[in-house]
This record gives sequence, structure tokens and C-alpha cells, in this order.
Amino acid sequence: MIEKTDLTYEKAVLIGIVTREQDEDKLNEYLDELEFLTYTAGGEVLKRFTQKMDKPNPKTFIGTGKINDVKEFIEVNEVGTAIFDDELTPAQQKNIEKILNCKVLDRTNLILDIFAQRAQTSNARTQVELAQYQYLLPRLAGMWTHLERQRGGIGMRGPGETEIETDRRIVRDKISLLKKKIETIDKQMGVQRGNRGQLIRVALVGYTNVGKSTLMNVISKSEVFAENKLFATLDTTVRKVVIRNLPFLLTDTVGFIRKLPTQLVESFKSTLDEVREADLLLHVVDISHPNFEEHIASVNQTLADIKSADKPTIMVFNKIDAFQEEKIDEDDLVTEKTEVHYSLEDWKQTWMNRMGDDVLFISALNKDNMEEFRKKVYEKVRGIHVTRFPYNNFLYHEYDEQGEEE
Ligand SMILES: Nc1nc2c(ncn2[C@@H]2O[C@H](COP(=O)(O)OP(=O)(O)OP(=O)(O)O)[C@@H](O)[C@H]2O)c(=O)[nH]1
Ligand SMILES: [Mg+2]
Repeated sequence: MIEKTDLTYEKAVLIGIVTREQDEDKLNEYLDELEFLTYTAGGEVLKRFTQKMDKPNPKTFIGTGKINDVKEFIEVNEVGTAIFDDELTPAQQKNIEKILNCKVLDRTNLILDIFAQRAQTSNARTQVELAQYQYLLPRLAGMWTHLERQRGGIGMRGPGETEIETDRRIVRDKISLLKKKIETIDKQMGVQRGNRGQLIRVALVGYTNVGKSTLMNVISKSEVFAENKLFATLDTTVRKVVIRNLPFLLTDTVGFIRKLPTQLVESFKSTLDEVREADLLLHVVDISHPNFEEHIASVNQTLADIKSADKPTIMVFNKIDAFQEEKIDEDDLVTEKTEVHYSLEDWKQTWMNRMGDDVLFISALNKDNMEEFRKKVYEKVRGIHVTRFPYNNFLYHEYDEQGEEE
């Protein structure tokens, strides 16, 4: 069983390093995200430890002095989990565990754990399980002992104890079994997609927690699970949507994140196939998030990874209700105007302007600008539809302005 419900929050500390590529501000943003991930997984962050380093220590990731500080804090405060922002090598993980004498997780671990917690259907479960085993395989040697694993909690919702204490071969067998199972699922899903017939497919993509499911609910009047935690959606939901006389399929997908574990991208193939086979992408962005530009870049990277980067795309900037620029006092002559001071109007004049027509600013929550949204999506889908099916009579009877379906 890969799922477990936690009612109490587990105490955790976060650890990250400042390097040449990653200054202090960046690190703080990453740790904010890591804290959100921790919270989503059922943890509470008591403290963050950071250190400036040229490169990570190959044995303990951070320096020896620093790791002893962490150790002391952990002992005094009875912290059960230390979480690193970067992927640890199996050796580092083993060494650190020995020193800290607590659970040691990295970002990948945490994401896998959240996925395990949230996987609802047998399809999603199989995909997560495969990713977990793949992550586990090179790390088997340094694994927690049987007893420690039984303590459970974050990072432990993986394959059960029995497999851990046996050898790699069993894990390998398990991996090939799961791969076969997923192959079958992929085939089934492929057939299902094929059966959906001649409808244009539109997929909502974007960073996690940007409001994809909320938007899906608004457009399709369906009830898709949306909440303020990361990775609320793991399974793909497909709905038939009609705008005016035009029916099309709308897919809600799993959110992307910086450093999405490669194991997950691979094993979520059938979920991501929905994106791969889409005719149009609605790339949803949380414009109220200070890092939204970086989110866009990381989504684009994942799209490129699954060879979907050059699909027709509408950029949908969501949460305009929550957008708030930083103000510069009128008598402040020192502060220079930077991106954090851009108003929504300023932003619209930046690279967003150069994206031409395919940009929208909405609030899915308050249903602001939804008319414009429907109009643009309609035009775009219709454009694709007409070139794809020049002779078809698929278009629905057009309802009048007061019509229900409008
Ligand atoms: N202020 C504001 N909040 C929003 C808006 N749209 C969505 N939200 C909130 O953002 C949070 C995440 O929304 P979801 O719809 O679950 O986001 P998602 O992109 O589907 O997230 P994942 O499935 O986790 O990738 C929820 O708390 C929503 O209520 C918006 O327009 N404005
Ligand atoms: Mg969602």
C-alpha cells in the first residue's frame, strides 16, 4: 500500500546552499517552495539551514560544521526529518543519515511522496510506484533499516519494508512488472483517446497550484478537485466542453514543477500523452506568484522534454485578482524600478506584448475576463477545427445570445 493518512504534522528542517549559480534570493525562493512541498506532504518546517559553498561537500553535502549545527538543533527540538533542496547522492544520503540520526529526504523524495499520497486511481498508483522503485534502486544499499522504516511518515510511503530488506533483484523484477502493467495501461489509454473521435483536444498545462483545475471547473462546470496544496491533480480529467456551437475536449493535467523528477516524467507517460496529443495548449500561469517567469521557463522545459514545445499555445495569466506590485514611495529617489514594481499594465508591455494575440489575463476564482477567455479559445479551436475537418458538420447548432450554452 503506498498511501497513508497523517493527522499530525511532522517536524522538519530544510537545508539548502548558496552557490555561484544560485544566490541567496534564489535559494530563499526555492526553500519557500520546498516548505510548501513539505507542508503538502504533511510536514511542518521549524528552521532552515543555509550555507555558502563553491560546490557541495561530496560526503555530507553541507560542511561538517554546519551539519553539526543541524544535528544539535534536531536533537534539542526532536525533529524527525531533514529535507534537502537538491538531490543527494546515495552516499551523501547514507552519511548524513548516520550523522543526523533522522530521516533524510531530498526534493525528489518529497515530490514522489506527495504523488504517492495523492494517487487515486490504480493507473496513477502504478505510475508513482514505478517512479518510487526507480528512485529506490540505486539507493538500496544505504537504506534505512527495517525498524526505522516502520516509523512511517513523509518519505516512507514507498514500497513496503519487505522489499527493502531483500535484494535489488526483487526491485528490478518489480520494476519490469510495473513497466508491463503501465504498457498495458498506455495501450488502453491510447485506444480510449482514439475513441474520442474527431474532436479538437485542448489541454490545460502549467506549474503546480496555478489554478488549472479551478479554470477547468469554471469552463466545464464540472467538479475537479482543486485546493491550495501542490499536486492536487494527478490523474487526467477529460471533459467535453461546448463554447457556442463548438464542441471540444478539455483536459486537466498534473502540474509541473522545477526539477520534476525524471522518473516521474517517464512513468507519467500516459498522463503526459494527453498533452503530447493535444491540438492546443492553454498554458496557465499564476501571475501573482513572484517567480512566475521562472515557472513558465520550467514548464516550457518539461514541454520540450515531452516534445510538445511547439504546439499552438495560449498563455493564460491567472489570479489577476491577487496580483500586487511593490510600490515605490514618491519621495524615494533611490529605489530603482525593477520587475517587482511592474504593474499589470507594465507587464503587458514586456515580452508578453510580443506574444501577439495569444495572451489572456483572467481570474478563474472571480470569473474575471471569462468572456474574453471563451472568445479567444473559441476562435483558436475553431481555426484548428476548420483546417482539420474542412467538410465536417460537427459544429453544433448555434445557440442565440441568451441561450443556456452561451
Ligand atoms: N486568488 C486566486 N486564487 C486562485 C485563482 N484560481 C485558482 N486559485 C486558487 O489556487 C489554488 C490552486 O488551484 P488549483 O485549481 O487546484 O490549481 P492547479 O493548477 O490545478 O494545481 P495542481 O493540480 O496542484 O497542479 C486554489 O486554492 C485555488 O482556489 C484565481 O484566479 N485567483
Ligand atoms: Mg489541479
